[in-house]
Amino acid sequence: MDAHPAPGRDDAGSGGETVAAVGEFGLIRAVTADRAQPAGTVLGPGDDAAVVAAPDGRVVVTTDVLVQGVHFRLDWSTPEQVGRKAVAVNLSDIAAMGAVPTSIVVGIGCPADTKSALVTELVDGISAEAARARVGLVGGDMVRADQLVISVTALGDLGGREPVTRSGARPGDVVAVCGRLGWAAAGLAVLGRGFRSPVGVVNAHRYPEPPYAAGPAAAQAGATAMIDVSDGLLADLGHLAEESGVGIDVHTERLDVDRKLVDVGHALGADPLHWVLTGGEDHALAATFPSYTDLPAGWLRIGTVLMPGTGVTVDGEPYEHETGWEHWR
Ligand SMILES: Nc1ncnc2c1ncn2[C@@H]1O[C@H](COP(=O)(O)OP(=O)(O)O)[C@@H](O)[C@H]1O
Ligand SMILES: Cc1ncc(C[n+]2csc(CCOP(=O)(O)OP(=O)(O)O)c2C)c(N)n1
Ligand SMILES: [Mg+2]
Ligand SMILES: [Mg+2]
Ligand SMILES: [Mg+2]
Repeated sequence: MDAHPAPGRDDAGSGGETVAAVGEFGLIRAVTADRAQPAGTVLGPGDDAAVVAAPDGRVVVTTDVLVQGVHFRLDWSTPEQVGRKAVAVNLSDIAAMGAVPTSIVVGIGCPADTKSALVTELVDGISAEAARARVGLVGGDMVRADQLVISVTALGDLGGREPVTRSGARPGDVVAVCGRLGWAAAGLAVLGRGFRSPVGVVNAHRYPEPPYAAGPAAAQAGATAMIDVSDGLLADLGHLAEESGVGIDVHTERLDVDRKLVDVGHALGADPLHWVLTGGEDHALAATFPSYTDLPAGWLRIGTVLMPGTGVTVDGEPYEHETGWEHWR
């Protein structure tokens, strides 16, 4: 593991115009110019509010806030990567309801001496992830703040299906996941020790690549409950178990502990299985299905739904460590 120079910068002080020099409305013009809107956008950025189509008659809506120093560091991630992450974490919540994301609005707060290029790069990342998911960036807000803050609100479409909530798991269901687990936590551990590689896990911290399409696919296949893994598998299954009034047992022999995580764990003296069980921010989807279900492509069975009162266990035993991220702890 080499201590390569950071790709991100902490460059509030060097080169280029500041947001204060460009001005609030100049900056808004700069980030909204020439951005194509996908079908379904009736009125995009530039008025007091946007107007979007709601073909289903119901709209799924979610919001997540990212704060500099809490969710990202600008010496660890580029502004473009932070923008990408801010969108991905929200689209993941839409997917976890079984819905398809349709549009986002984006609030940005930053200090007066922030380079305007940092904000335009941030919005480039936001736009790139939105475009990848065919989601419209239909509006937002720009304000002064003591540190960089990005608040994204995402809208989604259920396509006529019922939402898949956290509360529908039933004893006897299987627990399955789709997507990576433990990678972002491994990347965070690497960065926290002052290293910049292996880039696979470090990039997993910088921006998740959630399996958006797996959410609607799980809904279609009859998922009884679903959640995205933002805080940690055990913590988030804990939310699902509590809302459903059930217990859950996770079978560790079914979890994919990638070779890369094993190598990084070995190098750092850390347990890779702990990252898989409790690391958040990869935004895998976790869902429960009736036991007779043929799981959709990419979903792997990792556990079983039990009777109420058993909590979330790992191979039948309580987990004796932290189960995931919790703010203010
Ligand atoms: N400030 C708030 N006001 C109202 N509801 C909130 C607030 N913060 C969180 N919630 C709700 O609590 C639930 C759990 O929040 P959170 O853990 O942030 O969800 P997620 O991990 O899926 O992003 C969500 O339904 C969210 O909308
Ligand atoms: C600089 C830095 N330190 C620590 C973390 C680890 N971290 C911050 S927030 C978080 C959990 C997810 O964030 P949250 O705001 O709880 O998202 P939500 O669950 O609401 O979707 C984790 C693992 C990080 N991403 N960056
Ligand atoms: Mg949230
Ligand atoms: Mg969530
Ligand atoms: Mg959380």
